[in-house]
Formats: sequence, structure tokens, C-alpha cells
Amino acid sequence: MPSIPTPIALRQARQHLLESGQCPGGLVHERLTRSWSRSMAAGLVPTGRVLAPEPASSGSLRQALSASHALLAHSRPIMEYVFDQVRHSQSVVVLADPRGMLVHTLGDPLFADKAARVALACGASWHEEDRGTNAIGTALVEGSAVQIHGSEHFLERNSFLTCAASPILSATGDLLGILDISGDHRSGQAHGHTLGLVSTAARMIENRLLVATCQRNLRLHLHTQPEGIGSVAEGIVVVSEDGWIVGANRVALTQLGLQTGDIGATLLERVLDVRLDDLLTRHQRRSSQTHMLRLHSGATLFAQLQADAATWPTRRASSAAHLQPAQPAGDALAQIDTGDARWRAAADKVRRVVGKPIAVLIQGECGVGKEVFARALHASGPRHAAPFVAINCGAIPESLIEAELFGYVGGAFTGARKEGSLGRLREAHGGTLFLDEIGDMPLPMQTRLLRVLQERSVTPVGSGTAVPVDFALVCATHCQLLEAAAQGRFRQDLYYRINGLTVQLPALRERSDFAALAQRLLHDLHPERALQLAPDLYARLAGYAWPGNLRQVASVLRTACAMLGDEEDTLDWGHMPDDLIAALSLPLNNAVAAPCPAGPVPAQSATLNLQELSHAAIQQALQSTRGNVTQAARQLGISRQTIYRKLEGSAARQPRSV
Ligand SMILES: Nc1ncnc2c1ncn2[C@@H]1O[C@H](COP(=O)(O)OP(=O)(O)OP(=O)(O)O)[C@@H](O)[C@H]1O
Repeated sequence: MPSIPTPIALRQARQHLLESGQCPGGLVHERLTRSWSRSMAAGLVPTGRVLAPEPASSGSLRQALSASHALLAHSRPIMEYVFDQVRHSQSVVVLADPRGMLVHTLGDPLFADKAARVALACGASWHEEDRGTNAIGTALVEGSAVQIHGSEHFLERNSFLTCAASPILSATGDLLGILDISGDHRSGQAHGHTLGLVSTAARMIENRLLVATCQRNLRLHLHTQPEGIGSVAEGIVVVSEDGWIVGANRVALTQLGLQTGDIGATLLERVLDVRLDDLLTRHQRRSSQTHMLRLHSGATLFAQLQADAATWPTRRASSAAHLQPAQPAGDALAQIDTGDARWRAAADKVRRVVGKPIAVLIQGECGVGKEVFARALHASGPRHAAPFVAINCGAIPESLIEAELFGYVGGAFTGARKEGSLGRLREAHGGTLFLDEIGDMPLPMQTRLLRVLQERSVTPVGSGTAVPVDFALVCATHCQLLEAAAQGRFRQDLYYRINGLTVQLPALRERSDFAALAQRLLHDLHPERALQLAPDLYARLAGYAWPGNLRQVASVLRTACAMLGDEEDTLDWGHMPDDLIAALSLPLNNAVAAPCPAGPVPAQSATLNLQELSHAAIQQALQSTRGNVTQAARQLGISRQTIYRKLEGSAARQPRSV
């Protein structure tokens, strides 16, 4: 709210509000009218004794402090600096988390009592829904810097305050918190400059956080004058190794003519008339050099590159470099990349959206590594320090799923814990929620989940209060959700909510990196031993259909390693389980066995009648377990559903002899 309304206009507007219970139009700024309307809609009454919301319990406060750990660490020094500027003005400098809960305050002792009276203290919520129009809550909802003075506060008891607040945003434009300066306006210290001070301080915090969280990326520090680089007015843009803009502060967005939504979807070369490799080559020659860059719009900017030498090793400029596919970064996804092109393409795709509010849907057969992939995605993103909460929607009994996901208040139902339960969704706050086998979620739960995703809040069972939640959503499925939606088993609107980006992980038989994968698994099992597979065995394993995918191969190698003697370093037929030997011994139609060198093993090149092999393996397992599908599934490392699906599939095909 840029201008403070005249006292007469404000008095008239307030009177109208009190008398008619309606917001007056025209007398005060539109944003104030909007905020008063929201306050009324939340059921608040401007006058009289107000039942203030309880401050957060010590547990919730601890949780909020830990979720805002990085924000707090980078805000504290700047808050101290700001507090020095307002030290003798009966003010308090406040930091709130994205839900409006105060997580740090620095106050003038002369103002401390008054501040405490209106709960300007850690753990208190200053969300508009709890305290009506106020700078913190209103800046939170409006998403911009706000000054609220005197009777502009919705609740009369807060009308002695004058407050200025500014949102603090992440490199990808997400709201991290609110910085606020509040004081007693009757002390005569209210000043329009306060909003400028708090906004500048918020920019300083954003820049510190951006540099700290994007240290492994290339950063361009920009200004229209060379001397402006390094100042609070500089633009900072974060660039991925393959030239995509993956983060930016607000100044950089303005300088480059971009919106928040362009982050992650724009190549640097699309806005600047310069090639990333040329910049890097110049940087390697002289790292402190300031470059003059031209925007495609014709304007000029000065830029300094910051690149962590460890992450940005010498890259030779190559005229075609910018056309080459993305190279895997040294992140958690790269650590499990064993060289298959389809798998790598999926990893490159998700890297582009990590840290953005885009839900990822991972598709693939059972055991292809969907959860392992999701964990690596989480570990590669900005939420890596927060929890990764995995839920198998098909494994929780239908009667328990609601309480398990959404939590409950104490005594909500028979058998409920006295202290209630947070629920898995709220456990994921700040981090990543992984919903495995989302296609198996019962329809009523799909409806509730959809509401959570739309409203970004959870209402625990037995409670009428919605609690805001913030998590990155990753779902996985082995089934065709659109087909399920067409059959009425899956909500179509939920499908579109969870499917911001779909990636398909290849089945093991479709991958070209069996050799590297097998070596990786052996190394993970016994990092201290140089284990290898006997050539003949390797040829058979590489050509096998692996109906249980990576889970099955990991399980076979684990068992085989357990059978290995201390002196042995080669896994051979004698170490393999009998049922697998039987399946592997079946004739390999047209199979070309790949050799198994002692060192790194080359990629497989076998072409096989895979359906037959897969079917035979299942038959074999069923025979050896006397038709017990559960045991057969365990033996093969696949789910029972997969066995049924494969058997149904082969029954539908022409019968073939093997
Ligand atoms: N990249 C990998 N490197 C090594 N092992 C892996 C990898 N991916 C998966 N695995 C192995 O496969 C097992 C199954 O992986 P994961 O649970 O991620 O598969 P999934 O596709 O989610 O399975 P499901 O569909 O049954 O839930 C893991 O426990 C691990 O042993």
C-alpha cells in the first residue's frame, strides 16, 4: 500500500466498516479494502475482546525453526544491522515463516512490553486469518511489500502499531518468509522510509541466500554500470551447466525482461547475445573480469561470472557445445546414472523442474527404480535438507489411509493416539512427498488429496482447521493412469494435478547399461572387493528378461555375493539361485552373448525373445513354489500384480513353445 490514506478518509472508511460490517469502496487503497474483506471473511471482528490464537507449541515452533534454518541463518546478521538503524525508535524487527509464524524478533526494550501485549513474539501467527490486516499477513497474501499504519490494522487492539513488511523470495520465486519492522506510531517514529529499509534488507537476505544455495552453479552478477556489481542493486542469475537459467533474483528478472515462470524454462542465450562457453573461456583466462553483455533487446549490461572451480572444471569452448544434450551434473541423479540414454534423458528432464512448483510423475514397470530415482531427484534439489516422505498408496489398508496421510487430532476415533498424529503429508512439509503406486489410491482419498493440492493445506481428521503445507510432489505408477481415469478408477482432475512433468523409466531389458549397472551394484554391495561376473554367466544375465527389473537383479547379486567365499572374487553359476539358473538355461532365441571383460564391462547387445523368457521365469518360479504367487513374486523380486499382469498378457497372445 504505497500511500497512507488521509486521516479523514481512513476514519470514514473505518466507521463504515464498523457500522455496516462492509468494506467501503474508494476511500482507501484497494489493497486495504481487499485485506479488510479477507479479515471479515475469516470471521474476525474489529472491536472488542478478541480471542487471540494460541502461540505455537514448542514442538511446532521447533519444527518451524528447523524448516526455516537457512532463512534464519542468513537473515540474522541483516536483521541486526536493520535493528541498529531503528534501535531508538521503539521498534521491533521481525522475521516470519511462509505461514506467518514469527520465528525471530529483535526488539527495543522500551517497546518490548507493548509488543508482547499484541503477541509480537516467536511462535505467534500473524497470518491475516488470525490477526486481520497487518503488514506481515497482508504482505504474505499480496506477495508484495506492504506498510500498514495505525487504524489500517483490522483489529482495533493493533491500531497503535505502524508496520512495514516485505516478502523474501527464493531463487525460483518461492516465498521463504517475511521481514517486518513494527513500532508504536504514537512515538512519532512512523516514517515512509521504513518500507524502503525493510524492502532493501529483504533483497539483501535474498541475495545472500541465493549465493549460498546456488554455490555449485554458475552465477552472473549483473548491473547497468560496472560499479553496481556487488551492490544490493545487482541482478544475480543462476545458470545450469547446460545453459538454462535456473534461478534469479528480482532485479535480474527485471534486467532480463523475464517472469518468475521463465526460470528453468529459458536458455541464457535466449536473452543474452553471448554463448555460455565463450563466457566460461573468458572467465578461465581472468576470473575477476567484468564483461559487457548485450541483451537481444539491444540494451547493455555489465556482468561478472562466479563459478565454483570444483564444479566448473575447464570446459573447452566448442562451436557446437550449446547444441549438445545436457550433461549430467554432479548431483545425486548423476551418481546413479550408469549410462543408459533413456534413463539419462529422464534425469535431464526432471533436473529442469527440480525446485519449481511442478509435480513430477514417474512411470515405469515394478522395480525399475522409481523410488530410487525420486530420492535422487529430492537430493538434487533445493529441498534436499528437508524430509523425503515416501508413501506406498497400495500398501496402506483403506481404513487407515486417511489418518495416515492427513493426520488426526487426539481422540478423533477409537484407537487414535491421545496426542494425535501429524500425518505423512505434514511430515513432508518443506521437503518432498513421494506417492508410490498412486494409481492404487482409493477414490475418496483421491478427492481429499486433490483438495490438499489445490488449497495447499491439510485438515487433520477430527479437526476443522486447515494447516498450510508446502512440499514438492513426486508420484509414481506402473499403470496407465489415463486408462484408469477413463475407466473411472482414477480422477482425471487429480491426474492433471500430479502430472506436471511425466518421465518414463525404461525397463531393465530395454536398457543399454546392464554391464555398468551390474558393476555398480557389485561395488555397492562390496566396495572393498573388486568383484566380477564369470563371462558365461554375465552373457546369460545380460540377455535375461529380468521381469523384476533392477530389484530382481539387485536381489540376485546380493544373494550371490552372500554365497561367495572369502577368497573368491568371481561370481559364477554356482553362486546363483536354482530357479534363476533354470530360467537362464532356457535357449536364448537369436541371442548374441556379450563378452564380459575383467575391467569395466561393455554394454550388452543381446536381442532376445523377452516375453518368452519373462513368462518362463514366472512359470519356473510358480512351479518351484507350487503355485504360490506371493512366494513366486518374492523369489523374482516383483509384485503379485506384475505376475498376474504378465500371465494375463501371455494368455492373450498366441501360445508359443519355449
Ligand atoms: N539406480 C539404481 N542403482 C542401484 N540399484 C537400484 C537402482 N534403482 C533401483 N535399484 C534397486 O532396485 C530396487 C527397487 O527400486 P525401487 O523401489 O526404486 O523401484 P520401483 O520402481 O519404485 O519399484 P515398485 O514399482 O515396486 O515400487 C532398489 O531397492 C534397489 O535395490
